[in-house]
Order: sequence, then C-alpha cells, then structure tokens
Amino acid sequence: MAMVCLLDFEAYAEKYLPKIAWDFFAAGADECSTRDENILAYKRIRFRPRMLRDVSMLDTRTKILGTEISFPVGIAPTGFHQLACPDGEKSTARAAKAMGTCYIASTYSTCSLEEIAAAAPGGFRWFQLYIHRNRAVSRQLVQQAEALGFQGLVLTADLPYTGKRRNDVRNGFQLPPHMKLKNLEGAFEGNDRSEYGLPPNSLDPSVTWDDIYWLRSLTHLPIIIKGILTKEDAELAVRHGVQGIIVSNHGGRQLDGAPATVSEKMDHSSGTKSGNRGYCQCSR
Ligand SMILES: Cc1cc2nc3c(=O)[nH]c(=O)nc-3n(C[C@H](O)[C@H](O)[C@H](O)COP(=O)(O)O)c2cc1C
Ligand SMILES: CCCCCCC(=O)C(=O)O
Repeated sequence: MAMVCLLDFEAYAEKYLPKIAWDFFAAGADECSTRDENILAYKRIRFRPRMLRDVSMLDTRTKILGTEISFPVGIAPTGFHQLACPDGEKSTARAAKAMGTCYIASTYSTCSLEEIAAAAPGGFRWFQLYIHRNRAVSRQLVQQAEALGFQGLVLTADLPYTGKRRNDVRNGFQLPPHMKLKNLEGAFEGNDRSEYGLPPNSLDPSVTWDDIYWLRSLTHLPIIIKGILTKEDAELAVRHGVQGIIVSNHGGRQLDGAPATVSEKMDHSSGTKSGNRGYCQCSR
C-alpha cells in the first residue's frame, strides 16, 4: 500500500517493529499528557488563507543560521535509529541531504559521527550534545563534531534525568547486544549499560547556564539550546550569547505537564529583539 502521510509510516512502524522498539519511539513521560497535547495543539491551529495571489511559482526555501534549506523543516535529534533500520543514522543523514535540509545527529546515535558524516558528504548537519558527568567525553565529542564538519552544536537542556517512560520501564528497555552507542564506545568503565545503553546516572544533572561559557571555550560552532519553553529562558539564552534556541518539550518524553511546543501559552517571539531566532519543532 502507498505510504501517503506520516501517519501511514507510524502505523507501519507500529505493525512491524518489535514492541520494545515501537514503545521506545512512541514514548511519552508519565501519563503522556504533554505528548498527546503536542498533537492536539497542532490540530487546533487554523490558517487564514488569502486568495488570488499568483501561486504558480512556489518557493519554500529558507535559511537557518545563514544556511539555506529547501523547506522549513529540519530533522530533530533522535537516538537509536538502528532499532528501526540496520543502516541507522547513515540513512537519516542521506535522506536529509537528499531533501536539502538540516539533520541534527544525536549523541546517542547507533552510528558514529564519522560514519554519519561519510554517509552524506557535504550535507548540512548539526551535532546534538548531552553533557555527561565525565566532561572529557563531552569535550571530545564536541571537538570531533567540529573537525568532521558539523556546522552547529545543539545542547539539549531538558534531560538532566530521563523522563519516566512507563512502557520502557515495563519492557525493561535495553539496547540489543549487537547495537552500540558508537559515539560513546570506550567512554565508560564497567559493564553496566542498563540505562538506555549507558551506565546509570552518566548524564550530568548539575549543568547550568555557566556551562555555556565552557562550551564556548571548546568550539567555534554556533551554539543552539534545545528544550526552551519559557520567555525567561529564551532571554537567558540570548544573554549567554547563544546563536539560537529550539522551542521544544522533547516530544513530551521528559516533563509531563509541560506546555505543548506550539502552545498558545508559549511566547514564540522570545529572543528576537537581539536578532536571535527561535526554531519551533514538529512533535513526535
Ligand atoms: C525516539 C526519540 C528519540 C529521541 N532522542 C533524542 C535525543 O537523542 N536527543 C534529543 O535532544 N532529543 C531527542 N528526542 C526528542 C526530539 O529531538 C524532539 O524534541 C521531539 O521528538 C519532538 O518534540 P518537540 O516538538 O517538543 O521538540 C527524541 C525523540 C524521540 C521520539
Ligand atoms: C540516558 C538518556 C537516554 C535518552 C535517550 C535519547 C532521548 O533523548 C530520548 O528522548 O529518548
């Protein structure tokens, strides 16, 4: 059957993926109220179409941080692509390049940054960072991403601890033994990989705005903060000299009860006074 829209891909994935993988991809935190509200908030949006405007020539191109993309949608960072496809993030990188848009590769990719870069030479890519307690690991990843030609550094700010995704807990989610978080191989001691393929508590929950200065000292890349949900934090981002923010509630996988990404309660103009732009992501 022809795949016509994203919902068709979603239904296909639910039918054919192992339950443990599907549940991971579909997860929301706790009661999933924010995850579900993300979709409902989009459905409530109504356009105000104007007529007789000569639409014979359409141009959907736009720019993010000065780089042109063919349409105003990029690919958000998501971990563990090999759970869905053996080629993993290499396929995602190729698809993004073919579509002329930006791919943000996750720290928790199942392909290495080198493999991702080699799969789609010249593609427009940013690297998404989670900061680990072992700062040397994070420093090395940032510097490797820059050396490989990634063009932006996205710091995910909304995961000091992992949200409680109930089905992952029920399923006892583990990465299959043949799958590795390639960017973090050799980064940790011991054999316990019980938290999403990582040792428990490997992320650093003590990260603050001051760490933006630390990141700045490591790289010349533009820094974008992902997971901003309030005007106050957007303003702090501007004050700390970052080049962009991504308005996001992490697909409702983190703080259940947070507003929908396109909620009318959000002030999407935050930060624009000093020329910074907020990027709004599509949920799921
Ligand atoms: C399966 C899955 C894995 C994800 N992995 C990451 C990740 O590794 N890093 C990250 O910053 N966000 C991750 N996210 C969150 C997405 O980047 C994105 O924020 C979310 O899917 C869309 O919600 P939003 O519109 O609130 O941003 C993941 C989301 C999903 C569904
Ligand atoms: C130890 C943290 C695992 C997080 C996995 C990737 C991610 O961000 C997600 O939302 O899932």
